[in-house]
Amino acid sequence: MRKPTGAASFHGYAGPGDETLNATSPNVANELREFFDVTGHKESNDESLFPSEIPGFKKAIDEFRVESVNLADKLFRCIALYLGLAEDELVKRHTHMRDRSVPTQSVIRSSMYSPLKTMPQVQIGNDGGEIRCGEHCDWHTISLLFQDLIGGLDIRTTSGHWIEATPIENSIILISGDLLEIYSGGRLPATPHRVRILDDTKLTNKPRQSLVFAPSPDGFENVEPLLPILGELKGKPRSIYGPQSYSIVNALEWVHKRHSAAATY
Ligand SMILES: O=C(O)CCC(=O)C(=O)O
Ligand SMILES: [Fe+2]
Repeated sequence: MRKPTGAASFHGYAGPGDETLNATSPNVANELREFFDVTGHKESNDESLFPSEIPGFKKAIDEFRVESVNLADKLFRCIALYLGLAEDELVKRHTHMRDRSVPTQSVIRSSMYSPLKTMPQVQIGNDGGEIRCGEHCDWHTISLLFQDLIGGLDIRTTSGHWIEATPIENSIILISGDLLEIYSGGRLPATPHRVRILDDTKLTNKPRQSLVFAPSPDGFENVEPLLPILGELKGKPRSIYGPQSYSIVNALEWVHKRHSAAATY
């Protein structure tokens, strides 16, 4: 089920080192996670494209999707109201969440970070050039991130400081992605995050798992600011990860471009 080289669809498995999200540090040798992406309505309905070694995986993902879509729907409404937009302004750009025949680059990503003791080549403490997941912004509209209690996730604040997103049981982290930053004209900047190798070997010698639901707009939607771009941002580079301006990007092309840039397979 490994992702095929140069895949047009990014559905499937990728192993440690197959994806490099860290755009800023060429010194990072390897990102140590493996993950399974569930993308596209055709792929995600085809049982043969799911790992047969894990019985019930597709069923669990399907159930997870229903709950996640309900939550994303509510969040999109809240965010739109917060921005002073009509309540359905974001929901109507993500109709595929309810109508699974509409193409999109939305993804469910299940990540597994193996215990470091099973990787003897890794130098714990981030000084070996390895990291669990490199610094990046998500390239979708929002991400709902479910992490276990192991820890290591850091978030970079707008003032540039890294803070730990210490796991809180039964909580979900809401991450603003590249496309929400554009939609909101810079009011909700995309949030850089990473997963570090912790110094505590008791924790890094346990597996860590996370699950992300990241809705992207309907396939052929052009994404543009729904509000005037914040004055101080006009004409400035938007972020080191995302597009270099707030100009219109096509949702499909955008996610594809970022995905292809990160994939080393
Ligand atoms: O594993 C995590 O907590 C973060 C995963 C992540 O950032 C991603 O998949 O985009
Ligand atoms: Fe992420």
